[in-house]
Amino acid sequence: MKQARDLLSNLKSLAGPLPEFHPNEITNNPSDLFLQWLNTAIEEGVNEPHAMTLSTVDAEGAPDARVLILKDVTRDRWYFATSLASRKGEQLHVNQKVALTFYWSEIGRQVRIRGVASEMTKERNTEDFLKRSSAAQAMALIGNQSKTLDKREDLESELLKTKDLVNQTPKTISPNWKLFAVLADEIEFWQGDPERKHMRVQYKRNGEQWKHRLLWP
Ligand SMILES: Cc1cc2nc3c(=O)[nH]c(=O)nc-3n(C[C@H](O)[C@H](O)[C@H](O)COP(=O)(O)O)c2cc1C
Repeated sequence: MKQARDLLSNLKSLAGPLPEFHPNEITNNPSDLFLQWLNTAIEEGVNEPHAMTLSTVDAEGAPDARVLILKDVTRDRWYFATSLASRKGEQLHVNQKVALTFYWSEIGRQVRIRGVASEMTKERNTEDFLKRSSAAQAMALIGNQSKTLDKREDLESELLKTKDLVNQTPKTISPNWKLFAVLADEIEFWQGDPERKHMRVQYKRNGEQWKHRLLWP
Protein backbone atom coordinates (compact mmCIF):
# COMPACT_ATOMS: atom_id res chain seq x y z
CA MET A 1 0.00 0.00 0.00
CA LYS A 2 1.14 3.55 -0.77
CA GLN A 3 2.39 5.89 1.95
CA ALA A 4 -0.30 8.30 3.10
CA ARG A 5 1.70 11.31 1.90
CA ASP A 6 1.96 9.84 -1.64
CA LEU A 7 -1.76 9.10 -1.72
CA LEU A 8 -2.48 12.64 -0.57
CA SER A 9 -0.04 14.43 -2.86
CA ASN A 10 -1.75 12.84 -5.88
CA LEU A 11 -5.16 14.21 -4.95
CA LYS A 12 -6.40 17.39 -6.63
CA SER A 13 -8.01 20.32 -4.84
CA LEU A 14 -9.96 23.17 -6.45
CA ALA A 15 -9.06 21.91 -9.92
CA GLY A 16 -12.13 23.54 -11.47
CA PRO A 17 -13.79 24.62 -13.57
CA LEU A 18 -15.31 26.69 -10.75
CA PRO A 19 -17.85 29.52 -10.85
CA GLU A 20 -16.68 33.08 -10.34
CA PHE A 21 -17.82 35.37 -7.55
CA HIS A 22 -17.77 39.03 -8.56
CA PRO A 23 -17.74 41.88 -6.04
CA ASN A 24 -20.94 43.19 -7.68
CA GLU A 25 -22.76 40.04 -6.42
CA ILE A 26 -22.18 41.07 -2.78
CA THR A 27 -25.54 41.78 -1.09
CA ASN A 28 -26.15 44.14 1.86
CA ASN A 29 -27.40 41.30 4.03
CA PRO A 30 -25.37 38.05 4.09
CA SER A 31 -28.48 35.83 4.55
CA ASP A 32 -29.51 36.86 1.00
CA LEU A 33 -26.11 35.91 -0.39
CA PHE A 34 -26.17 32.63 1.55
CA LEU A 35 -29.55 31.71 0.05
CA GLN A 36 -28.28 32.56 -3.46
CA TRP A 37 -25.24 30.33 -2.88
CA LEU A 38 -27.39 27.55 -1.42
CA ASN A 39 -29.64 27.67 -4.51
CA THR A 40 -26.59 27.50 -6.77
CA ALA A 41 -25.24 24.54 -4.76
CA ILE A 42 -28.58 22.71 -5.19
CA GLU A 43 -28.79 23.55 -8.93
CA GLU A 44 -25.20 22.40 -9.46
CA GLY A 45 -25.96 19.05 -7.81
CA VAL A 46 -23.75 19.53 -4.74
CA ASN A 47 -24.06 16.43 -2.56
CA GLU A 48 -25.94 17.24 0.68
CA PRO A 49 -25.48 21.02 0.52
CA HIS A 50 -27.42 21.25 3.79
CA ALA A 51 -24.72 19.36 5.72
CA MET A 52 -22.57 21.68 7.80
CA THR A 53 -19.95 21.40 10.53
CA LEU A 54 -21.04 22.75 13.92
CA SER A 55 -18.08 23.70 16.12
CA THR A 56 -18.51 24.16 19.85
CA VAL A 57 -16.19 24.44 22.85
CA ASP A 58 -16.38 22.52 26.10
CA ALA A 59 -16.17 23.84 29.66
CA GLU A 60 -12.33 23.79 29.46
CA GLY A 61 -12.36 25.79 26.21
CA ALA A 62 -11.34 22.78 24.10
CA PRO A 63 -12.96 22.80 20.64
CA ASP A 64 -15.16 20.06 19.23
CA ALA A 65 -16.90 19.69 15.86
CA ARG A 66 -19.33 17.44 14.02
CA VAL A 67 -21.61 17.48 10.97
CA LEU A 68 -25.29 18.43 11.32
CA ILE A 69 -28.15 19.23 8.98
CA LEU A 70 -29.17 22.83 8.34
CA LYS A 71 -32.91 23.05 9.09
CA ASP A 72 -33.75 26.64 8.09
CA VAL A 73 -32.34 30.08 7.40
CA THR A 74 -34.10 33.33 8.27
CA ARG A 75 -32.66 36.85 8.44
CA ASP A 76 -29.26 36.54 10.21
CA ARG A 77 -30.21 33.12 11.70
CA TRP A 78 -29.19 29.54 10.82
CA TYR A 79 -31.03 26.60 12.44
CA PHE A 80 -30.06 23.08 13.51
CA ALA A 81 -31.67 20.40 15.71
CA THR A 82 -30.04 18.11 18.22
CA SER A 83 -30.30 16.45 21.61
CA LEU A 84 -29.69 18.53 24.74
CA ALA A 85 -28.31 15.38 26.40
CA SER A 86 -25.62 14.84 23.73
CA ARG A 87 -22.04 15.99 24.13
CA LYS A 88 -22.68 19.05 21.98
CA GLY A 89 -25.87 19.69 23.99
CA GLU A 90 -23.81 19.81 27.17
CA GLN A 91 -21.24 22.06 25.51
CA LEU A 92 -23.96 24.41 24.27
CA HIS A 93 -25.28 24.62 27.81
CA VAL A 94 -21.96 26.07 29.07
CA ASN A 95 -21.00 28.10 26.01
CA GLN A 96 -23.41 29.25 23.32
CA LYS A 97 -20.68 30.62 21.00
CA VAL A 98 -20.48 28.41 17.92
CA ALA A 99 -19.21 28.24 14.36
CA LEU A 100 -20.91 26.69 11.32
CA THR A 101 -18.90 25.69 8.25
CA PHE A 102 -20.19 24.66 4.84
CA TYR A 103 -17.96 23.27 2.09
CA TRP A 104 -19.45 22.72 -1.34
CA SER A 105 -16.57 21.01 -3.17
CA GLU A 106 -18.28 20.72 -6.57
CA ILE A 107 -18.35 24.52 -6.84
CA GLY A 108 -15.31 25.27 -4.65
CA ARG A 109 -17.25 27.32 -2.11
CA GLN A 110 -16.88 27.59 1.65
CA VAL A 111 -19.08 29.58 4.04
CA ARG A 112 -17.97 30.23 7.63
CA ILE A 113 -20.42 31.55 10.20
CA ARG A 114 -19.65 32.58 13.80
CA GLY A 115 -22.42 33.41 16.22
CA VAL A 116 -24.43 32.55 19.29
CA ALA A 117 -26.83 29.59 19.50
CA SER A 118 -30.12 29.77 21.38
CA GLU A 119 -32.92 27.27 21.92
CA MET A 120 -36.16 27.81 20.04
CA THR A 121 -39.66 27.83 21.52
CA LYS A 122 -41.53 24.64 22.40
CA GLU A 123 -43.85 25.20 19.40
CA ARG A 124 -40.91 25.36 16.95
CA ASN A 125 -39.34 22.26 18.56
CA THR A 126 -42.59 20.31 18.26
CA GLU A 127 -43.08 21.38 14.64
CA ASP A 128 -39.51 20.34 13.75
CA PHE A 129 -39.73 17.07 15.68
CA LEU A 130 -42.95 15.96 13.99
CA LYS A 131 -41.42 16.58 10.54
CA ARG A 132 -38.72 13.99 11.26
CA SER A 133 -39.06 10.46 9.86
CA SER A 134 -40.49 7.91 12.32
CA ALA A 135 -37.04 6.25 12.59
CA ALA A 136 -35.45 9.61 13.40
CA GLN A 137 -38.22 10.38 15.93
CA ALA A 138 -37.67 6.99 17.57
CA MET A 139 -33.92 7.52 17.83
CA ALA A 140 -34.41 10.98 19.35
CA LEU A 141 -36.96 9.56 21.81
CA ILE A 142 -34.48 6.96 23.01
CA GLY A 143 -32.39 10.03 23.81
CA ASN A 144 -29.00 8.39 24.40
CA GLN A 145 -27.04 10.34 21.80
CA SER A 146 -23.28 10.35 22.65
CA LYS A 147 -23.72 7.98 25.64
CA THR A 148 -21.81 4.67 25.82
CA LEU A 149 -23.49 1.85 23.87
CA ASP A 150 -22.47 -1.46 25.43
CA LYS A 151 -23.51 -3.55 22.41
CA ARG A 152 -25.32 -2.99 19.06
CA GLU A 153 -28.13 -5.38 20.15
CA ASP A 154 -29.15 -2.83 22.82
CA LEU A 155 -29.74 -0.27 20.07
CA GLU A 156 -31.86 -2.70 18.03
CA SER A 157 -34.08 -3.67 20.98
CA GLU A 158 -34.53 -0.04 22.16
CA LEU A 159 -35.38 1.01 18.61
CA LEU A 160 -37.96 -1.74 18.23
CA LYS A 161 -39.68 -0.67 21.47
CA THR A 162 -39.56 3.02 20.65
CA LYS A 163 -40.80 2.57 17.07
CA ASP A 164 -43.85 0.85 18.58
CA LEU A 165 -44.39 3.86 20.83
CA VAL A 166 -44.11 6.24 17.83
CA ASN A 167 -46.66 4.17 15.88
CA GLN A 168 -49.10 3.90 18.78
CA THR A 169 -48.72 7.46 20.11
CA PRO A 170 -47.63 9.41 17.01
CA LYS A 171 -47.34 12.83 18.67
CA THR A 172 -44.93 11.85 21.43
CA ILE A 173 -42.27 14.58 21.58
CA SER A 174 -38.78 14.04 22.92
CA PRO A 175 -38.15 16.51 25.76
CA ASN A 176 -34.44 16.63 24.82
CA TRP A 177 -34.66 17.19 21.07
CA LYS A 178 -34.28 20.91 20.44
CA LEU A 179 -34.17 23.29 17.55
CA PHE A 180 -31.43 25.92 17.91
CA ALA A 181 -30.98 29.19 16.04
CA VAL A 182 -27.52 30.61 15.51
CA LEU A 183 -27.65 34.39 15.39
CA ALA A 184 -24.66 35.18 13.20
CA ASP A 185 -22.28 38.04 13.91
CA GLU A 186 -19.58 37.20 11.37
CA ILE A 187 -19.86 35.42 8.02
CA GLU A 188 -17.27 34.72 5.37
CA PHE A 189 -18.00 33.67 1.79
CA TRP A 190 -15.04 32.01 0.06
CA GLN A 191 -14.94 31.19 -3.62
CA GLY A 192 -12.03 28.97 -4.60
CA ASP A 193 -10.07 29.68 -7.76
CA PRO A 194 -7.86 27.13 -9.58
CA GLU A 195 -5.16 29.86 -9.85
CA ARG A 196 -5.43 30.40 -6.08
CA LYS A 197 -6.82 33.95 -6.55
CA HIS A 198 -9.60 32.98 -4.16
CA MET A 199 -12.32 35.56 -3.55
CA ARG A 200 -13.12 36.19 0.13
CA VAL A 201 -15.80 38.46 1.54
CA GLN A 202 -16.20 38.84 5.27
CA TYR A 203 -19.33 40.38 6.82
CA LYS A 204 -19.51 41.66 10.40
CA ARG A 205 -22.76 42.57 12.15
CA ASN A 206 -23.29 45.70 14.22
CA GLY A 207 -26.86 45.56 15.59
CA GLU A 208 -29.14 45.37 12.56
CA GLN A 209 -26.45 46.53 10.16
CA TRP A 210 -23.84 44.49 8.33
CA LYS A 211 -20.52 45.75 7.00
CA HIS A 212 -18.35 43.79 4.62
CA ARG A 213 -14.77 43.82 3.39
CA LEU A 214 -12.68 41.76 1.00
CA LEU A 215 -9.89 39.61 2.45
CA TRP A 216 -6.62 38.49 0.91
CA PRO A 217 -6.74 34.82 0.01
C1 LIG B 1 -24.61 14.14 7.15
C2 LIG B 1 -24.82 14.09 8.65
C3 LIG B 1 -25.92 14.71 9.19
C4 LIG B 1 -26.13 14.71 10.58
N1 LIG B 1 -27.18 15.41 11.09
C5 LIG B 1 -27.33 15.50 12.43
C6 LIG B 1 -28.33 16.35 13.00
O1 LIG B 1 -29.06 17.07 12.29
N2 LIG B 1 -28.44 16.38 14.36
C7 LIG B 1 -27.62 15.65 15.18
O2 LIG B 1 -27.77 15.74 16.40
N3 LIG B 1 -26.65 14.85 14.67
C8 LIG B 1 -26.47 14.77 13.33
N4 LIG B 1 -25.46 13.99 12.80
C9 LIG B 1 -24.59 13.22 13.75
C10 LIG B 1 -23.52 14.16 14.34
O3 LIG B 1 -22.48 14.40 13.41
C11 LIG B 1 -22.91 13.62 15.64
O4 LIG B 1 -22.36 12.34 15.41
C12 LIG B 1 -23.93 13.48 16.78
O5 LIG B 1 -24.81 14.59 16.80
C13 LIG B 1 -23.22 13.39 18.14
O6 LIG B 1 -22.40 14.52 18.32
P1 LIG B 1 -21.85 14.95 19.77
O7 LIG B 1 -21.33 13.69 20.41
O8 LIG B 1 -20.77 15.96 19.51
O9 LIG B 1 -23.01 15.54 20.53
C14 LIG B 1 -25.22 14.01 11.43
C15 LIG B 1 -24.10 13.39 10.85
C16 LIG B 1 -23.89 13.43 9.50
C17 LIG B 1 -22.63 12.81 8.92
